[in-house]
Amino acid sequence: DNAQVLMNFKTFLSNADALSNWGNQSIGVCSWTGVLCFNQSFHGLRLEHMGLGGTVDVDTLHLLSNLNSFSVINNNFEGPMPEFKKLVNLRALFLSNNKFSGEIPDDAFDGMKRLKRVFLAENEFTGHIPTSLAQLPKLFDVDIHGNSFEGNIPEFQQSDFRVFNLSYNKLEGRIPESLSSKDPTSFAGNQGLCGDPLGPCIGSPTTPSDTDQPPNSHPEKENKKKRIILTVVVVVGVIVLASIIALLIIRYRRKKPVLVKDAQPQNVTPFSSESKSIVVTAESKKSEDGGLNFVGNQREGIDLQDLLRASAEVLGSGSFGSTYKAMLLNGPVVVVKRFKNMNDVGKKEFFDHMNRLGKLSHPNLLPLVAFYYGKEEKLLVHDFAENGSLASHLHGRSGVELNWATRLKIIKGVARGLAYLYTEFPNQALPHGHLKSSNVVLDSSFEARLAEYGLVAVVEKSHAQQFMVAYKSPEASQSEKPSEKSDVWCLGILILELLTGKFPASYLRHGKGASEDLAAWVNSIVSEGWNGEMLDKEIPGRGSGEGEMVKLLRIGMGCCEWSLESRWSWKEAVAKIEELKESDDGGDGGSERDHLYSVSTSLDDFSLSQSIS
Ligand SMILES: Nc1ncnc2c1ncn2[C@@H]1O[C@H](COP(=O)(O)OP(=O)(O)OP(=O)(O)O)[C@@H](O)[C@H]1O
Repeated sequence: DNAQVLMNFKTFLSNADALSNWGNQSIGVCSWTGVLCFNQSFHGLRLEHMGLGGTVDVDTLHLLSNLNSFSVINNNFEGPMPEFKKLVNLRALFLSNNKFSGEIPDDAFDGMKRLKRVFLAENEFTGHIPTSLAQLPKLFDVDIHGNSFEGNIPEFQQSDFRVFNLSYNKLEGRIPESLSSKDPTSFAGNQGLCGDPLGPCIGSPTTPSDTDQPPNSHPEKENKKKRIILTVVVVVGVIVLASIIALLIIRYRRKKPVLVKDAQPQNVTPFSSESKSIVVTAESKKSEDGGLNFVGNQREGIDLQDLLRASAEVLGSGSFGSTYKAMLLNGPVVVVKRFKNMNDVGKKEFFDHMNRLGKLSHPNLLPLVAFYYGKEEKLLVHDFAENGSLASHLHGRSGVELNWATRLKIIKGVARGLAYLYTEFPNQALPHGHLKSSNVVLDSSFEARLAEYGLVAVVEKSHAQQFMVAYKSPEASQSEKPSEKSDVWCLGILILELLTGKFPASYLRHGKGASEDLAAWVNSIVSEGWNGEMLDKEIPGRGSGEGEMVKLLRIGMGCCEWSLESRWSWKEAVAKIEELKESDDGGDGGSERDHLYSVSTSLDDFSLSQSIS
């Protein structure tokens, strides 16, 4: 059993004082330090910042049932990287900030088909980036910065990453074409690299041949010097920036509540919901801007001062600003979201709109609890959803793999929430406007709740165009006005994401090209074939419901029809989603899939013609 295996694993560790409660049967394995469980079943180890050393004994780890995530960030492990490839079910591996060293064998990640997140940063690894790492089919986050990896960057099988950081190594040669649109900072501090997104290769002293030959390497000292200069520039920059921010805060303090947050970059640490604490402070209720306004059902027990004094965590930063989870001493946990780009509307208009949103009430909508109106900044207060966002579950950040029944329940919830919005806002062009997997949050029973709905009317137009997802639909990117059907497009993307486990990376990229990316993403899914092959193989319970999953896939495609005429209406999409069942009913002679195809041939679908053939 896992308890015994973990105890054995511990015997290979040195300096394991932090794990003193391991072995205590009365509290159960799930309460042991660093053990990750979901619904009382084990799924990972998170042994971070514990001063651990000794051996990570993979042969013992191999005996753990259900080890999805393994982290030993910031400890004192040294020597070669353990042979993790024995752990074929691993989805996330975090080894950053240790002293692991030496070359990683080229086949070190072979067969790890489920591995999505690899963090090897700030160790002492040398040699080439292993080809098997680049070939991981599900790789989604890769951070190997701050090592001494050398040679050319291999071709990565994936090109859509959430985290991609190869900086501060000794890599050289031309950056592969597939990585040319990455942020240049992903490659910083590698003297020998060239090509997009860094400078051109031609004529440079480090012109790469397409061989593995190192170019004329710069002397080590020179590199060090440059790094020091860069660090000094960055540090001075940060100090100047911090001073400006401090001045601004002092200036604004008398006017409105101030959220003082730790300047930690987001999305670089695993398990980001446990970001550093922040303190929410406020000058007083007497703010000129009028303090918090409660809408809908007044929450008894929530007092402005309590809320503003509550300690809070950063949940993340989105396209509008940061989002915090605030824990009141004697009250519920709430989420506070800052919006900076809502300055086109007047105060009255804003109040009216918020009061309208506050009146909405549906089990699949995240209710608006309160709002704050400041001239430059607005705050919206919502209930906290215990199970985080759908995005975090679909893309491996939670370590929990949602089964088909739960995915179905979630998409039905999304459909019902949308239907409610359309019914309540019949005159609005975009009743939701920003539907995406990080804006679908899940409550304690995994019921979906839509977040960030109905905001198009109060968001600055240019900001909406650049950042809100509905504006990335094909019609909106061709300068037509987005409409209800743009929301349907987003519903389609969400369905495809839910079923394939693929991440529409262009949500993260903004501005020109983002919508084209999203459309290309849909195409790439279609081109994989219309035979259920593109369904996420890891969905537990997939077998009994595969026919139904293909039906949902078909609905997703209907919602992602290119032209507005052939794209489904929200009513059609919602009705079809409501018809879905948990398991296939066996059909009436022909297979479920045959039946599906015959239903769908009536639709003029660019994708379908390929897919049926
Ligand atoms: N009420 C909530 N309960 C739990 N988690 C939440 C809640 N609201 C937001 N989150 C989570 O907090 C994180 C940050 O949210 P935020 O809205 O700032 O970013 P985003 O959704 O990624 O981007 P955008 O601003 O474009 O919507 C996301 O992972 C989101 O799912």
